[in-house]
Amino acid sequence: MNIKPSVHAMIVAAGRGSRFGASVAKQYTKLQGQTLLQNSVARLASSTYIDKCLLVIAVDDSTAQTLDFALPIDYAIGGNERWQSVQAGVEAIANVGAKDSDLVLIHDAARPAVPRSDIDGVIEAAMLEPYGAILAAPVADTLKISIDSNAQSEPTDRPISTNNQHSYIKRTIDRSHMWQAQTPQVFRLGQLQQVLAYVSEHQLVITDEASAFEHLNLPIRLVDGSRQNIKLTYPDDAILLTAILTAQN
Ligand SMILES: Nc1ccn([C@@H]2O[C@H](COP(=O)(O)OP(=O)(O)OP(=O)(O)O)[C@@H](O)[C@H]2O)c(=O)n1
Ligand SMILES: C[C@](O)(CO)[C@H](O)COP(=O)(O)O
Repeated sequence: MNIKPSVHAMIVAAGRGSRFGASVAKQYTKLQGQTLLQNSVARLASSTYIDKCLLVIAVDDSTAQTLDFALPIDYAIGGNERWQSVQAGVEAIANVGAKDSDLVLIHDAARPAVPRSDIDGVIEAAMLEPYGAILAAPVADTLKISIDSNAQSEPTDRPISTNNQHSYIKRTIDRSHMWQAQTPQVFRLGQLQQVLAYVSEHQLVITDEASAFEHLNLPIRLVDGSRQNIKLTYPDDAILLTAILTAQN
């Protein structure tokens, strides 16, 4: 009989939100009457696979524990880089007796509009995979790569600008196999611990956990994700997210 593996959910919320530029960390920006973090926990709570959540918060975070959440919450302290926050969460989950074969779901606090169907879909996909699965959206726009401002191959006929801060197109990239990675990302605990240890040992720079598996050529499944599942990164994103959350209610 196939026994479904346990799913341990974590939300990474230890960032500073520097690109968003608010006076408070962006995970505490209010949308639809509650913070981004509360919204994201509520989304995970909508999945029948998830019945509690580990929040990975900054060492100086004095806000999270004053808030009410839609799930029972445990806490871990994050690191300077996102992957280090994930690693802290993974170790906290491992330390409470989770099995290597259990699934770990990692979600950004900054993605409060992920549909429940996507959460369930990526979990169910990961259950069928040896290593894991992530939500991602196929790229819909034409992609350009820019000329590095220090590159020798800068065009000689580039308009002389008053400053050299402009970017110029180097070429268009074939987008037919390009995806924008999202979260949740779902992996098996033991393997995730191993690949994050590899990242640490080799001082690799990664921006999502799937990248760690890629460094070891381990296959991670792409699960088509909603374009509504945007990440609050820049100020403009707050307008988009408010519209999306309103439309979803
Ligand atoms: N050291 C870090 C960095 C990021 N995150 C979390 O990872 C998610 C996605 O990261 P990002 O959007 O980059 O958030 P910030 O790092 O806060 O933003 P910025 O890079 O603009 O400072 C966020 O929920 C953020 O809180 C984290 O837990 N620990
Ligand atoms: C994990 C992620 O949301 C997938 O797109 C993204 O990599 C987070 O990157 P950030 O620079 O930490 O926002």
